[in-house]
Amino acid sequence: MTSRAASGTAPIKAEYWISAEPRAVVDDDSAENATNHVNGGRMDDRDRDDGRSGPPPGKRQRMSKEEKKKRSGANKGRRFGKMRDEVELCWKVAVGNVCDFGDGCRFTHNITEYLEQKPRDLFFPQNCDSLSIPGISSEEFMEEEEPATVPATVPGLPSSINLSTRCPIFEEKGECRHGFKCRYLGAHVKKTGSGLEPVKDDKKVAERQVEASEYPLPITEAYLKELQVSEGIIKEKSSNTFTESELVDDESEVQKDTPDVPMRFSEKRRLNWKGLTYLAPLTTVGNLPFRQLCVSFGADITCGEMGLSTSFLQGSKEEWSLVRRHPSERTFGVQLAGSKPGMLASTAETMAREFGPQGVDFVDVNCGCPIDLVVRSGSGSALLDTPGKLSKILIGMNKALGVIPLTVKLRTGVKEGRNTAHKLMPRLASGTGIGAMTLHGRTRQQRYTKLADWDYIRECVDAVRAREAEEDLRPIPIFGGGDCFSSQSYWESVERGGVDGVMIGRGALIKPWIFTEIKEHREWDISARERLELLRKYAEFGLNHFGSDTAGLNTTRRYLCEAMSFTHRYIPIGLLEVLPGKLNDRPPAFRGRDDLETLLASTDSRDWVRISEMFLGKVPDGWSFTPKHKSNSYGSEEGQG
Ligand SMILES: Cc1cc2nc3c(=O)[nH]c(=O)nc-3n(C[C@H](O)[C@H](O)[C@H](O)COP(=O)(O)O)c2cc1C
Repeated sequence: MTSRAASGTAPIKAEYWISAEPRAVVDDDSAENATNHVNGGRMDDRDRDDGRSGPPPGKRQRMSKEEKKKRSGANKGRRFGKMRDEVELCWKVAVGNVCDFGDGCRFTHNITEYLEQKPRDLFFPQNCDSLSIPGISSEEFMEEEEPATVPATVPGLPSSINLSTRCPIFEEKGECRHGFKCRYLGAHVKKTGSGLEPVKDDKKVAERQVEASEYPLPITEAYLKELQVSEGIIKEKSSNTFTESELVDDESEVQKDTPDVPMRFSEKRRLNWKGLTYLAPLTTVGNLPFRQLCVSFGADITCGEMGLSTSFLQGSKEEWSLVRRHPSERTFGVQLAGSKPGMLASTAETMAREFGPQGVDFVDVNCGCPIDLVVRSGSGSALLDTPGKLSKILIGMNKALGVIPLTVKLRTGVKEGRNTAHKLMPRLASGTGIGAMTLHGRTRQQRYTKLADWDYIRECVDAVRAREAEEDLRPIPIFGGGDCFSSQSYWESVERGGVDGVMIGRGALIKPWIFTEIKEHREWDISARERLELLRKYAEFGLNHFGSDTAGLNTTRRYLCEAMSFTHRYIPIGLLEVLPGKLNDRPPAFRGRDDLETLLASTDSRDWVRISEMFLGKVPDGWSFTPKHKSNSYGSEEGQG
């Protein structure tokens, strides 16, 4: 089977139509290509100027006409400014410590002055029961009201403090890392004779911190030497760090996979993934709060967003923050992109030491990323065309990881009509010691508007199984991926692809409860209230992760809006003539069964911001959200209809 055009018109019952005109096709390719992390750090590749994945500064390549055209569905130049308090309180003082800079500190140490100008504490709802639903974008938005249960100002306390609020961070961790800067301060402060004192719940306090630092890398060093010997490039090396040129792999493809080094992968932990559900790695949107949400709906395996090995080795805080795991993530992996065996092995070794054997369940190598800048550097889907180099990378990383299993995520090939995975996958299964493989059933060139090729996935699985049988290898889990959007399509794909499971990407972004559907073998006609509760939970998880101070709150709001740029695409199955819904079916403009259902389906990004206000308070002046897809921007044709 070759890929077919995917989109039809969603069969919505006529009574729910507003107009017969189908909505515009949403450009998921541009969503995948936009790698920005919305908190100002990792911006869209086109916006960033740190050269993280592109050519070195000064050598930035111009975008071709074709590339420019490809990106036309995305909003270019999205920039996310940071939100700060008007008067900034010193971080040390905010959490009750002494600041070493004393009077020389550029932030205020005067807590009373800070609290007097601080906006009043926000109220985070425990559930959605008491929330009033804002009208959709055309109506006047109602003034924010605090629930009736919230008492007014307490005499003797600054008016910014609301003692009856709750702080999601304090509730989970027993202390709030933002101290006086928290926008839910009333939940963890008490009045004493002399003023105010932060409160801690000692029982709950637990520290988790990941710090990037330099390590000796003996395994990588030995492996690189072996590689050099095998290729006749013997270099003497005395220090335990590598120079750039030593880490750079010979760009020409060497057909011999590896030097003759003894491999002992038998002591690796084996991955027993049969019957487990797997949430795909998803740049930007697959952040920790989103994964936590999916786990709450039954996702078993989760993987962090793709990180670049070069950035990990440079100790980039942004990159290391990508590999944070929530305690509820039972089987958690991190995904790496890179093109040089030395770099990737070094990163793997650093991670193995940083996390320890139990800290991470697997490390995945990205061999599918289609982003031009990534591919041009030889990483992502470029590795599909350099199997010798890929094998070296995998063997080096596998050694460096010790007992931690290594997995690979691939596409079917690079060029449309030229699938190569049926040759590559058996080769990797036999010679590299990898613990699992995932195959997204599209080529790099293929757009999301065409369906994934599940028959070809089957061909690849059969080829791997045949090789395993021939060489008496223990079978490894193979997952397929592409277009899964319901329990029915999940189980059909498992059958058709002969896979151990299906990795879920956009299906989870649009309907995170898909994991429950899969496990319970049913299609869930989820109510609008239940969907609102899901967004409230996301906001709560977001505050916990990004922070409950002004900056963290706004980052949470951005990611929540980013999440709604997917969740609004869900068409309630109760409105459909034919079940189940399909991922790429375009609905005509429709109304829901109640106002909330209509609001949650709004394509207007202003409505997503309004929904965020239900949980995170009013948007501050100057705050704006620019969605990735032009079609969802304020004033767009689709946004209006
Ligand atoms: C917004 C977005 C971000 C993605 N980010 C990554 C990523 O960081 N790493 C990766 O291997 N694949 C990434 N992918 C690809 C998905 O993991 C998955 O393979 C693909 O979406 C196909 O599955 P689906 O049809 O279920 O969405 C991304 C896809 C999307 C839509």
